[in-house]
Amino acid sequence: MTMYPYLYPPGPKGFPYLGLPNAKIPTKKFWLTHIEWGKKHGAALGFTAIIIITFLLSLSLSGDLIHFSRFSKHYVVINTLETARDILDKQARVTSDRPHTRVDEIVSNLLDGLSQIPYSKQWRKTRKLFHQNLHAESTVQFHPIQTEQVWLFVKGVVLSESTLKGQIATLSQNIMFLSIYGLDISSNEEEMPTRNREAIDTFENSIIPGWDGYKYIPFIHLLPSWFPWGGRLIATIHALGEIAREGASKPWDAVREKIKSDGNHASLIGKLLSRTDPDNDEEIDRIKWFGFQFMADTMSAISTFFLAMSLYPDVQSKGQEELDAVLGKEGIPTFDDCPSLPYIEAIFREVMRWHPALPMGVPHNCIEDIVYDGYYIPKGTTIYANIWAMTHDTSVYEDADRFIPERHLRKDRHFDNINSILAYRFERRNFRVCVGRYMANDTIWLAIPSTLAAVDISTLPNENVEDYFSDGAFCSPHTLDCSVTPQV
Ligand code: HEM
Repeated sequence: MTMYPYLYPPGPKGFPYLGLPNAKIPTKKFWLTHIEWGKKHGAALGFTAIIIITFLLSLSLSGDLIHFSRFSKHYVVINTLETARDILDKQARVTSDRPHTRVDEIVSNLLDGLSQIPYSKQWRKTRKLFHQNLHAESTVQFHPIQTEQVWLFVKGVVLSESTLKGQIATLSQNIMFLSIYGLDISSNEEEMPTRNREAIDTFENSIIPGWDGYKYIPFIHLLPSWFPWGGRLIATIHALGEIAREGASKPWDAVREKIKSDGNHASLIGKLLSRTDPDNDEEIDRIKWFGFQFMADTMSAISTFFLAMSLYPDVQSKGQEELDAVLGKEGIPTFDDCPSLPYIEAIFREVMRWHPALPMGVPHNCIEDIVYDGYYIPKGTTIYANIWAMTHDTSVYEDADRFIPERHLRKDRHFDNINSILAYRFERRNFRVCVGRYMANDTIWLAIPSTLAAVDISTLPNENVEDYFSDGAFCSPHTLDCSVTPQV
């Protein structure tokens, strides 16, 4: 019930009920548009209104929060870390749901993947399963696979005929497929990783703020595919459902087949299955969806590292000098070397800050009305944390658009723990923080010193840097035109 004299946070206004028209929804590098909207609308109220309203309601007009609506559905984007902590962490009990509609039920399988499950008992059980197997101590079990695969990648990167981007994709996917399913894929062009990527690509649009507004039109899920506009969108959702089903089923069937034939339960799924009652359908389904997650992000981060090294050759040299000094010319970096390589750690931290793989994260939904700083955020609003805005906040990061690892180095050589890496969405009480962060961290970190110890990456012009990157919800260099040569 809305009994407040409160206003929605500032933001672009649309038409009654329809809200912002489709054409006004930013779909390319939209995190930048939301920063612009913050500046524009944060100060857009008339001067007198500002004085009166600010005085009466103590509203913040700093552009921290942006609001807009589509088909009566409310969207809020948070542009600052402090506000994100206040709303998404301190009020996590009411802001940890995910958006879900009747349309999403068409792709019900996608809703079974942990990242999309509504905040519920089912989510808690699934999250527990993930946490038990992916927390810091548990992910050590994947070190031998990560070490071997990174080593194979570095050995092959100079000789392989595939593109650098393709090889990085194969590295990320192979680590996931081997660790989770015990399945070896020789190339990212194989059917299983291709299906998985297709599902992620199709899913990408649905996490653009406002893009999914059509889902809130009553009865739209009933439209036949031949119906103009809405029908086509619904048909796309049906197709996504199919792709998701295949993306999860193929490796699942293959791993069960493999276990049947060789009796080897060494993979994570194998271990989980051996501990589970085969008649417990709910638990088996949870395990099935375990593997179908987020390998795209690791690939983005490693690609970003290569691009950064080609744009900032001085950083590349400094990283190599540290490796030579600590490990010697022939040394092969291992996880144990991490504490002795602060500059490498600083490069890793800067990769994660400079171009976070998911610049606007994954949307949350609030399950109750919220009043924040005098603004009204109604129950059911979809809330986005603009991670990009936070990692490019110039009051914290000077020259935020430049790649400067030194900004993370302290005199005492101390680094804040992994929960300070905003790309995974901070954790104080954020129940939805990335559950795969320890595994992702290990893969990305090891790829950095292993590459720098073995090869030189050629330079690319350091101009119009954003043009190197894709525009969609997953931020990654779209091509990597640098060449890689063995060190002499
Ligand atoms: C560079 C690598 C990665 C980045 C930047 C990243 C980032 C994120 C972000 C921003 C979220 C949303 C957090 C929120 O809603 O507040 C998320 C959720 C999630 N991530 Fe990651 N991720 C990465 C790698 C991985 C990997 C390798 C896995 C799997 C092993 C994974 C599994 C998940 C899952 C399951 C969720 C959903 C958690 C939930 O809803 O409870 N992520 N990730």
